[in-house]
Formats: sequence, structure tokens, C-alpha cells
Amino acid sequence: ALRRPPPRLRPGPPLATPGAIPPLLHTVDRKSAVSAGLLAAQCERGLFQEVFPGQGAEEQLAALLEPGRPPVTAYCGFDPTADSLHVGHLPAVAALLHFQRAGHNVVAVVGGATARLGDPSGRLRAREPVAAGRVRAHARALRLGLWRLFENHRRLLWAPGPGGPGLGRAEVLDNARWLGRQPLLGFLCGAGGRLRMGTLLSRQGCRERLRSAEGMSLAEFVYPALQAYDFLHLHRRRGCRIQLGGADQMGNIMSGYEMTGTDVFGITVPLITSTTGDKLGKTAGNAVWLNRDKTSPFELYQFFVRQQDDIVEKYLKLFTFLPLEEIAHIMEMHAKEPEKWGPQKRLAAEVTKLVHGTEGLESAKRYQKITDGGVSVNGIRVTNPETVLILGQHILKNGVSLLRVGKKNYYIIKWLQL
Ligand SMILES: Nc1ncnc2c1ncn2[C@@H]1O[C@H](COP(=O)(O)OP(=O)(O)OP(=O)(O)O)[C@@H](O)[C@H]1O
Ligand SMILES: N[C@@H](Cc1ccc(O)cc1)C(=O)O
Repeated sequence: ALRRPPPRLRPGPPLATPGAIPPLLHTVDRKSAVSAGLLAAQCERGLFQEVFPGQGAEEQLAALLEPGRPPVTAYCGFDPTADSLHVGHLPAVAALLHFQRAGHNVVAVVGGATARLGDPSGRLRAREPVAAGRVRAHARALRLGLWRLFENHRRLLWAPGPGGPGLGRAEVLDNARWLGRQPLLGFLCGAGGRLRMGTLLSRQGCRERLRSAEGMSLAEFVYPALQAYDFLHLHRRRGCRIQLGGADQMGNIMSGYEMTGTDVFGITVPLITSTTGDKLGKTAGNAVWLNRDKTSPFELYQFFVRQQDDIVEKYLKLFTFLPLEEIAHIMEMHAKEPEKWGPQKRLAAEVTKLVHGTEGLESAKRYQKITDGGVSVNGIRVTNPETVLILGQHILKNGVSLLRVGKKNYYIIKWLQL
């Protein structure tokens, strides 16, 4: 039978405007996106920016990911340089989840070993060294955070389509498990020998850092070699053939290709930037965290509800799993009723559900209701969620309050201790 030719992917142009996501790499009509598989479908969502290696590999990769082919394994790494994931990590996580939804297996690697060195990619200065114990604690928090995302997605956002693939397997691993046990000499004489100095030195990030007054430590210089080793390890142990990462990770992914061999691929996702054009994350100090102790579900919901009209459609495609037809419909409704903020509310609800589950979404919406003035206690309207309830005003002397939420919901609260 004749096969439709796989789509050609082109590297996306650099971000032109602050807060923008690059346009689609490859515009395909919806029907061909379905038949051409995961790669084209995710390009249409604006989720995949570049593939590596270039020429020819695009076709191989598209063929590998065609519906009906055996599952492949894809991985992405996250360094525990803080005790929480942040919104900037979501495109990479969403990319993993789309692989899983297409029936492929995915591995999220927490860089318990690599975080000790610090990735120099895209950085003008070295990271502050972090003590081993702290990195371990951060790694634990990141593993939990990643699990929560996989679980919320599986429980709340996934439904198998008729005749479609089942959800692929998801694993969260810490690279301290294998890099921590790797003897130095063994590494240098073995996998390390597969990387060429010229290639490592020619990478833009490396050249910039070597020219800077501060220079670059050996630890930072060998960072790409350790990340490359992760790819090799997962290739050998899990048959992993694809590494995903933000656009700033392409250099490290190329080193992984060099170390691992020719039948592996890299795919990058676009970088999310703030309105001032900085990469959203720890380095720029503008992270919106996914751990509720650092950014509450309400604040996360508000971050997405505040997004401007020119960004919201791109974010719906990047951060949610809504079908593209549904997103188009939401945007059409928005053009008719912009005062309802429909796309913004839907985006905020979908992301809050993925990150904090149904309970987190409900708490974010309740809190909101309060700031809207939709709540009163003993007839006193409460608009500040931090309001302290005062005996004699909000609480009657007999220890009872009458709570009204919205127009019709009344509750009698009996306080057990006053
Ligand atoms: N703002 C962002 N947009 C898209 N991808 C991102 C963003 N921030 C991080 N990533 C990606 O998430 C993965 C893990 O990143 P990591 O936790 O190591 O943060 P990072 O890249 O060191 O950034 P920072 O320390 O500045 O927050 C990488 O693939 C990285 O490219
Ligand atoms: N270097 C990546 C994190 C990472 C760590 C280990 C890996 O195998 C892959 C990716 C970053 O800093 O964003």
C-alpha cells in the first residue's frame, strides 16, 4: 500500500517578541496530521521545535512514530537545582505525555548527579554550588512532582480512544543511580572517548563562557558528557531512542547522539519566556512554581487566567490536551464573547487540574469566588481571602456562623473551639 510521505520539519525561527512561542514548524492540514502521526500532530500544536540530526532523520523519525508501529521510549531530564518544577518545565513534560498518549514509553530523569555539576547551557556564569544533601532533597521533591503530573494526567486527562493505543509506561529515574556508581577511569576510557574535544569546544555556549572573564570549570565543561552518558545508559537499558528537551538543550542532546550512535534522535520544545523576553525559570528569578507551597493553586490559576489574547491559543495548544478542533471552537466563541475570558479560564482550569488535581482546581476557584465578593459570613461580605474571622462579628456568641457562597448556597458552621 502507498504510504503518505512523512512531513518535513524545519527548525523554528527564534522567538521574535517577548512572551511569544515560535510559529508552527510545519503547517499540515488536520487530516494529514492524524495520518502522519505524533510528530506532525505535535508540530501542529507548536510543541516540537527542532529535530536532530537534520536531513533524512526527519523522515526516519516520522516513520518510527507512525501509528501502528511498535512503541518507542523517549526521555527528558530535569536537574534538581530547586525543590520544585516550574511552568517552564511544562512544555517538556507535555511532550513526554503526548508520547505516552500515543502509546510510547517515557522516562523522566531527575538529575541527582548532573545537578551537582550544573548545566552551563545558556548561562553566562557558573551556578552556585549546592551541597550534596540539598541536591538529594531537591531530587526527592522533583521525583514526587513529576509523579504527580503523570498521575494527574492519567487519572484526570486521559481517556483511551476507540481502537487507539493504550497509555504508554511512565518512569521517573534519578541519574545518581548510574552516574553515582560510575568509576572515573572507566568513564573516561569508555564512553568519554567517544566525544570529540573539537565538537565540545565549538558549541556556542562553551565558546561564550571560555571568552568570559570567569571562564569555565572542568566540572561544567564535562556536563554535556554526563548528560550524553544518560542517553547512552537509557539506550542500552531501556532501548531509549529519543531525547526531548528545551531549545537550550540541543548542544547536550547532540553530544548524546555522538556518544550513543546513529539510531537515536533529539527533539526540542520551544522556550517559554516572560513578557520581558527572559526564559521563564530559576535563572531569571521569574519562576512560577508547580509545588503548591511555593505557588498556590490559586496563584497558578491566576497566572494562566491573566494571559493575553495573542498568547492564550498557543498556550492552549502547548499546555493542554484538548483536541485542536475544540481549541478552535473555544477561540471562535471568544471572538463573539471576549468579556467571558473563555479561553483563559479553560487554560487555567486545565493546567491547574494537571498540576494540582481536581481538589487543587476547586480550591483555586473557591478562593477566586472570595475575591469576586461572592462570599459573606453572617451577612458581612468577605472579599479578602486573608480576612480573620472575629468573634461577635463573623462568629455569633453561640459559636455559629452563617456562610453564604454565591447566591443560593448557605451553610451553618458550628465552631468547636473558640
Ligand atoms: N522556560 C522554559 N521553557 C521551555 N523549556 C524549559 C524552560 N525552562 C526549562 N526548560 C526545560 O526543562 C528541562 C529541565 O530544565 P532544568 O530544570 O534543568 O532548568 P534549566 O534549563 O536549568 O533552567 P533554569 O535553571 O533557568 O530554570 C530542560 O529541557 C529545559 O530546557
Ligand atoms: N541539562 C538539563 C537537565 C538534564 C539532566 C540530565 C539529562 O540526562 C538530561 C537533561 C537542564 O539543565 O535543563
